[in-house]
Amino acid sequence: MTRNTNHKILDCTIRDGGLVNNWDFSVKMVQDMYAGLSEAGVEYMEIGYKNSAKLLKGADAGPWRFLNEDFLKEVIHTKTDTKLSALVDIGRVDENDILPREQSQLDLIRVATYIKDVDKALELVRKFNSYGYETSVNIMALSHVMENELTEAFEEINKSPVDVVYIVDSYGSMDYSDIDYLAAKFQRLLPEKKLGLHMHNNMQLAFSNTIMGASKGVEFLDASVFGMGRAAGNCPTELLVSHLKNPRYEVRPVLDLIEKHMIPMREKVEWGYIVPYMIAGVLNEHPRAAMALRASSDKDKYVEFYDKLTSPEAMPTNHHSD
Ligand SMILES: C[C@H](O)CC(=O)C(=O)O
Repeated sequence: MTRNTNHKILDCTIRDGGLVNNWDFSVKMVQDMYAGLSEAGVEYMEIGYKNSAKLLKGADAGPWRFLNEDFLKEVIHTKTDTKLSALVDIGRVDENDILPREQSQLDLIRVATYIKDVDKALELVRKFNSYGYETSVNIMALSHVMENELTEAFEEINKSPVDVVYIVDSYGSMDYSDIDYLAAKFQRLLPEKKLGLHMHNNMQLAFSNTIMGASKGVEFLDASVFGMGRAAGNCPTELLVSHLKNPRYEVRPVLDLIEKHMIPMREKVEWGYIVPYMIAGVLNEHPRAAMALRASSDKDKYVEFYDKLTSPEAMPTNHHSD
């Protein structure tokens, strides 16, 4: 049981779940999500990506991938206590698309970055901060990052106005001891910054890792309803809301969202703990090969997949948050 009432849950179902269904969520579903998460007491809802369609040539996806302020105002007529966030990728966001915060429905802009691009992420952070937004840098694929790279990045982060720095387990390969170690390291070297955690469930550890971080004082906790997110998905919001024992949280509205929207969605698209994602997590690999396997007729050929991934062939590196 974790009784720290400073925790903030950030539900990223629409953003990370969009990586599963190409952001094909109806307006009604997103409105229900906002109402349900608000009723549940969830502090932030990530309503999509604020990347630019112009910079992602040929990308064909639902509107939650390229959030537009006019559209957002039509979807969310009245804001509640639940703040709205959007994620941007370096090189995919057009800074001219970002309005000053007082003209926007968004409260928080999160910048996804690999360690080598932290300086570019912080440039964006400075701009968004000057527009009045809360900001975060989400350092992806941390399980591949060297200690010295992290230490150098922290020097820059400390000089920046960023509010929250995220530990991101993009490959779902971390366990409680990694979280224990990283939370302590981030707290020691980033004393002025709030911390966040974004976990993937490849090894069925997303919830346990998240509550480990919570018990260490990590404030921002990412989760998604029914765990919907890329590949193995994320820490389930319903578990976190139930576990944190904050009187502000109420699980019933989240159960309602699951019943109404996530069960039918799970009939159409796949996410969650599945052996190929487990294999990718155990091997500390990006899940793209496992995702391709699940989309093929060989989807359950686990041994062949394992043999392929453990052969000396190199895997290409992805430089964006998908
Ligand atoms: C920045 C986000 O937290 C990106 C993400 O979902 C990832 O797993 O990486």
